Amino acid sequence: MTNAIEIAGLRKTYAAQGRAPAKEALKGIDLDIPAGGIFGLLGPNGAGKSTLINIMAGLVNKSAGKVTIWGFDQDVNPRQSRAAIGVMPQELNMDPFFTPRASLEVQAGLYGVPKSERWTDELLALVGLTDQANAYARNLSGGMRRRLLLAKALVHRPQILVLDEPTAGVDITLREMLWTNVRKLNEQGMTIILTTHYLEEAEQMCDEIAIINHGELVIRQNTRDLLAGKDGKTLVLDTGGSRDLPTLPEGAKPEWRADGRLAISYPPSRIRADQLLDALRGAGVPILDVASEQPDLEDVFVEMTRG
Ligand SMILES: Nc1ncnc2c1ncn2[C@@H]1O[C@H](COP(=O)(O)OP(=O)(O)OP(=O)(O)O)[C@@H](O)[C@H]1O
Repeated sequence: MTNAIEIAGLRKTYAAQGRAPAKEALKGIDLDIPAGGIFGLLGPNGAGKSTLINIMAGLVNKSAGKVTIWGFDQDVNPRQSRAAIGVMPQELNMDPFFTPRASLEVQAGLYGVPKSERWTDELLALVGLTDQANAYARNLSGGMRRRLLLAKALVHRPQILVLDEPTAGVDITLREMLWTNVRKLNEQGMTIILTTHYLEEAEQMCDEIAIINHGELVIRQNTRDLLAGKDGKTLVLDTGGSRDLPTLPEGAKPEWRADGRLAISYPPSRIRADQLLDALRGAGVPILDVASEQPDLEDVFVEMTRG
């Protein structure tokens, strides 16, 4: 299996409702997601990420296009394609009278997992809910509910795990625990697809990233190449209060930051850092401290989703 998911010409238009006009949420998406990696799906609010995920998971009907999950065409083999994917949703609503153990058993039943193949205890241990296995869901903290949602997504041992904003509003401990679990599952061979608003997190976690905006795919690239493709770096200098600048090599853009430091952005393909430092030193500008800043995913994201 080379691609976990293949999407071609995918369109979704939500029908008009009352006074709300019809909404074209996906405008022809072509996207292949390779098996075995951690793939990040990013985009501003309303870009269409949840729609895309929900179509993959078989929860929302597409308007046009072809979606293949783990080699199964959704329209031809809906059951198999649904069985290959597990989704940890954003919303936390769950039945307050179910215990985590019961929730997992019910979910396994829904997926037709035979009793002998269930791994309820292992799942509870995996997400750290062994001690709460028999507590009512209404007594679980927000963090525990989220962990239960992750376990629920895994009852049928899907090949693909989709996480929709898994760390939105969760504390640092839970976030680290979630990522440890996700990495472990990925190392065991599970393909991971996630959406997140935390770009730093996406940068650290994802091998590949796709950005969608207004229902269209704007870029999809290996994370490293995505960042390396940005020809911009910044030197940040403490000039000890001196504000007289010499002429800098063409292409360099100096700017004074609020903290009084001088930030010079420049294209490293054309200008070397030592040329900038030589120009400053040659003009007698004191350099008390110097730091270098690389472009990050946030820069790429802002550029790709502008307008
Ligand atoms: N059930 C629905 N009926 C009508 N319009 C919808 C429905 N669901 C989503 N939309 C609209 O489709 C567009 C894409 O929404 P979607 O939830 O997929 O975006 P998103 O990228 O997941 O955003 P967010 O990050 O806010 O979750 C939005 O304009 C949204 O208002």
